[in-house]
Amino acid sequence: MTRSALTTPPPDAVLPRPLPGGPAPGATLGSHYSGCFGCGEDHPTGLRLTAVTPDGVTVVATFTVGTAHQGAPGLAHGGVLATAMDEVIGMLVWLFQRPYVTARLETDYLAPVPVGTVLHMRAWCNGMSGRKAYLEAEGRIGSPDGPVAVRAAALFIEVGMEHFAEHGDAQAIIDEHHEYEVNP
Ligand SMILES: CCCCCCCCCCCCCC(=O)SCCNC(=O)CCNC(=O)[C@H](O)C(C)(C)COP(=O)(O)OP(=O)(O)OC[C@H]1O[C@@H](n2cnc3c(N)ncnc32)[C@H](O)[C@@H]1OP(=O)(O)O
Repeated sequence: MTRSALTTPPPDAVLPRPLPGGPAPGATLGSHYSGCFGCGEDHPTGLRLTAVTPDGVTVVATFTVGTAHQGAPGLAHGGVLATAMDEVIGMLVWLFQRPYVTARLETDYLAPVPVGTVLHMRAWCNGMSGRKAYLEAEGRIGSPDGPVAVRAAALFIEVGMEHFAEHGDAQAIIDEHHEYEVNP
């Protein structure tokens, strides 16, 4: 991955460990919001990604590229692929059990991704430092061992639920996840 200093963990970064009460190895990770373009089951045209953590520290998901996702004829749009990578990286938030948002997303496109491809994505954390999480993902064509078509590195920043209350609709998230409160 060609990544900038902004998505490279500093020397003091630490790797997260599975938290008590966190998703067990093999657990399916749900949608954080039913209306999310990336993972929401109620979104009419979204990607509807679902993910699994095989080991409690990484996340895997598949994305089948359809005709609605084209850029060039017959090929996936790079922005759609970046969205899928952002979403699978965002699924790591379930392992951290705290809300984070994407501050920076860097993407390498290594091979075209034809319509009909099943992209096998995997995301992991390279380190955490304060509110910053240094995250990475790869997308492979056809199988978990297939050729890498997309790589992404991201800086996610931890926010409080007030971030969503101030700028969006935190209540919509709380209504779906009763474990989170805006003013605990
Ligand atoms: C489990 C919970 C579920 C609940 C819901 C979960 C939802 C999950 C949704 C997932 C959906 C999928 C994902 C999505 O789609 S998330 C949606 C897309 N992302 C956003 O909308 C985020 C928009 N940005 C912001 O809101 C603010 O800028 C944030 C909150 C990120 C920081 O503003 P804040 O005022 O809070 O903090 P700060 O400005 O003091 O910065 C703090 C530190 O970070 C450094 N920095 C900041 N930006 C950058 C940057 N671009 N590159 C490099 N560094 C950056 C900064 O220099 C500073 O460093 P330092 O000086 O401390 O060293």
